[in-house]
Amino acid sequence: MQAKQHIQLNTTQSIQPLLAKFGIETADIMVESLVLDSREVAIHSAFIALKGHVRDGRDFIPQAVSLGAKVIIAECDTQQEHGQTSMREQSLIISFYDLSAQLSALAATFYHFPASEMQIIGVTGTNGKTSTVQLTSQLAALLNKRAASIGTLGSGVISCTGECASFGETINTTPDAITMHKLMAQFAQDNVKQVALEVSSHALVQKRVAALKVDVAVLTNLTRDHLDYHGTMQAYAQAKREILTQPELKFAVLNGNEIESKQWLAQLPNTVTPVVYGIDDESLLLSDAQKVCLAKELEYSSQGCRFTLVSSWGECEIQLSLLGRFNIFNALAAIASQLCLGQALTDIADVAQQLVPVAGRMERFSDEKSPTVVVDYAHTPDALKQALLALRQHSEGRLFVIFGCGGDRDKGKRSLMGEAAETCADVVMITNDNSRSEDPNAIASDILAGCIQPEKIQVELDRKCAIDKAVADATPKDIILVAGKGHEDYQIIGSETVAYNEREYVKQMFERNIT
Ligand SMILES: CC(=O)N[C@H]1[C@@H](OP(=O)(O)OP(=O)(O)OC[C@H]2O[C@@H](n3ccc(=O)[nH]c3=O)[C@H](O)[C@@H]2O)O[C@H](CO)[C@@H](O)[C@@H]1O[C@H](C)C(=O)N[C@@H](C)C(=O)N[C@H](CCC(=O)O)C(=O)O
Repeated sequence: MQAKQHIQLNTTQSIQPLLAKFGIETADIMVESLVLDSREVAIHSAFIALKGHVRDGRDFIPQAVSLGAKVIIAECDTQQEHGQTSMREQSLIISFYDLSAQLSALAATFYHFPASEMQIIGVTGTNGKTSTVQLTSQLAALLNKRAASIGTLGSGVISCTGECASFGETINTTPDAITMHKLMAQFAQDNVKQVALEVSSHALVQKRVAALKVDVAVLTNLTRDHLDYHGTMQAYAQAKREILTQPELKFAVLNGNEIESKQWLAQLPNTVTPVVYGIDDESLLLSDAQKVCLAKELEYSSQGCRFTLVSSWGECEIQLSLLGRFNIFNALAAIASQLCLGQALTDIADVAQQLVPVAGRMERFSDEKSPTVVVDYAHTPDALKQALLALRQHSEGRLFVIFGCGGDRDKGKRSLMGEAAETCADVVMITNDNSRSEDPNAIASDILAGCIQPEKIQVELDRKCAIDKAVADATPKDIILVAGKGHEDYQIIGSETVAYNEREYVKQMFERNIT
């Protein structure tokens, strides 16, 4: 991520016309901002007091008053109270019914509907949201469209190489309704033409994006998650489907290999065009009525993959430098979204090979005369197994894995990771991964306990030495997965946090051409 950009917005305005749109008559008072947290109140802000999940924002009205808020817009419990006003010291308190649900519309109005001139793609699903959003924005940038993204990695303008010129970190994957429209206003002022954003199920339930104009809704997949919040899988699935009610939605880009897409098709408003994407060798939910974006004749190599894209916009060859079947799905969703928004298929085919993954997630480093090295964040037994299974498809030679397990953390996973590595890779090297207060040799022994033939497993506790050794032993046809660190730039040994950037180390190794 690059340095943060500061775009000042001139938002000073009277609350009179703003609240008139919601049926409330008030005095003509100028405010500069809408503020959700009483601790951030300044004299020219309007404090928005909402009933929350944990606390009641109305309990903080006295604090907002003491900080000099000119206006306080407070959620009320009955329709009858809507629009009632009272004064507390210098603060005008205005009751607003159903404020939580209406906040997105209030913020959109306050910021003058900044999303209206931009193309907006909302990506939801259990896994793959971050990568799909990144690939979508990167693809737009490669097609010379100024693009931005909002999600787990923060928010900002995305370059052709996936770098993000940050507009700031966000607390949530999907920001609150006010932050969302403020970001949109900053993007619009910065001449951004397209925004891809992650839309979480929490955000949909809490109506954080209720009034946001979304042109394309993407579903990646649906598996069990967040049941603490939603209660049941049905409620979780239905929360995701709420994105279909976004105002002005035009396209729903659906994973054809995902059974949940069927429910989306059943609930699709007739103004929304379904587009099914997927890999053609699995069952797809296709009918003549839908637009499609399908990968056929898929071939994997250590450099990525190639396939014939058969789509309702035409047919062409696509080369991707991305690894893993899941990344093909993510890229297909990004391509389908761009096709929906009018990009030419031939232009997409010309630039698709330049797409790069999110930093430290199946990130590939290679040259012609060296083995391919892949840096990935996988640090659980299942993630390690999935990463190795994905890479096996790309490997023309042997598959190496270098990994470790954290100290002072779940000891149960150590033997399971040993088992996964031994089962799925040809050459296994155990190394150090945040040993903390534990002896790294003892952690390695715990990992080895899960292996059937521990004598065949190498232990090299210095991560850089382990990578050097694997690169020296491997041939250009081999793939080396270095798992656990991903984008992190430190290693915790004892009580010390030592600088260690695995991506940089591997990148420089290739730049030095020492292999
Ligand atoms: C449970 C939940 O989702 N909470 C979200 C909700 O907060 P809330 O309304 O419950 O806040 P609260 O603490 O009860 O406070 C109520 C009100 O009092 C205000 N307040 C509070 C304290 C104070 O001193 N002064 C004050 O004014 C608060 O600003 C708030 O407006 O609304 C806030 C604004 O939109 C969110 O930031 C907050 O997300 C919390 C931090 C959170 O952890 N959410 C998670 C569960 C979440 O949403 N995760 C998804 C990602 C899921 C995924 O895909 O992995 C996400 O989109 O991030």
